Amino acid sequence: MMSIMAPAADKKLTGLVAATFTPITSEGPIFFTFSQNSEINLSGIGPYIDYLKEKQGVNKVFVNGTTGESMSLSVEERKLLAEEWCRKAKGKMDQVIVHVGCLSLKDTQELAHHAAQIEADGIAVIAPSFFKPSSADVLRTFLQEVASAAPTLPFYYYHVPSVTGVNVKVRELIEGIEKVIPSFRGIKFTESDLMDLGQCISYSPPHWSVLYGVDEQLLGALAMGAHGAVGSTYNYVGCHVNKLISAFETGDLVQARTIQFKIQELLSFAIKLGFDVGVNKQLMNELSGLDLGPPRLPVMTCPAARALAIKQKYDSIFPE
Ligand SMILES: CC(=O)N[C@@H]([C@@H](O)[C@H](O)[C@H](O)CO)[C@@H](O)CC(=O)C(=O)O
Repeated sequence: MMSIMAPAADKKLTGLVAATFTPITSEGPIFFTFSQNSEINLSGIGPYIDYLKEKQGVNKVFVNGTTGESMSLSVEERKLLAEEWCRKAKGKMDQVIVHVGCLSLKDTQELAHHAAQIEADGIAVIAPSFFKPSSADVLRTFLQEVASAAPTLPFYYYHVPSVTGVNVKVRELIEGIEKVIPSFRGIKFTESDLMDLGQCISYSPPHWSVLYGVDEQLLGALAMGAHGAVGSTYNYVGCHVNKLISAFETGDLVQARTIQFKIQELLSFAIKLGFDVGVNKQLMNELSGLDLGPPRLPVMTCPAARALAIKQKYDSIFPE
């Protein structure tokens, strides 16, 4: 374990952030489309960081999120993973944000406290989704309780209603939030509601970050003023999306749209074939050459032919 409770660097989170997959062992019998033996594989993290940096130009990671199958991992596994990401990222990645949301407030607080101990650069929290908060006020109080377990860490609300079923408007949630969560630093906004996104951005003080999480329409969010993006596809299209962001920043909208349209073409092809975390993970294995293993049940392993078909589409859209 690393040194305890050093104050975290409070650096504004901007640009491209990869929502990482969790390396899982692929040994053991694999029957049909699911693995019987599913253990986290910490040795996969070092090479993964080198790949993101060198091949994708991505220097920020969001670990143990949706893509990382956090809700299918035990609290102990999540601690081991967060610790290894922070350890291996030192000197290589600019920021490691650890998602700590769980169904239980106690588990969430434990992971938040742990993230502070291992010197993560920030924490993010989704809304609990079995017993759901009944209003923005209740959700704010839940987040406040979590933040109090790691008061020195930059805190981000992770809005992903397609997964949690919690449809609270984020603009309503963040009203006066810094008074109760002084460490509040922004939102990871994974929803297509550009009106709510825009209202969040116009309300945000300069030291907050609003990061967009629907990769297929990032350009719309950048036009609305998003400060960056967190997404699964930045694991393998990060190098192209970095160019999209640069083109947007220099006012070259034609180039920015060209790249966004290519990503839309890839994702609409993948979505037609069935695109979930299992397919996404296998596509990442194919495109990166890393062995991140299969997903964990209940997510099913992707049939090899499906990932290969998406990879071929990728190769035709983004020829070397
Ligand atoms: C619902 C969902 O998983 N959305 C993805 C997107 O990157 C998504 O895979 C992409 O836009 C393709 O639809 C991310 O926002 C998730 C994410 O950042 C995370 O893994 O925590």
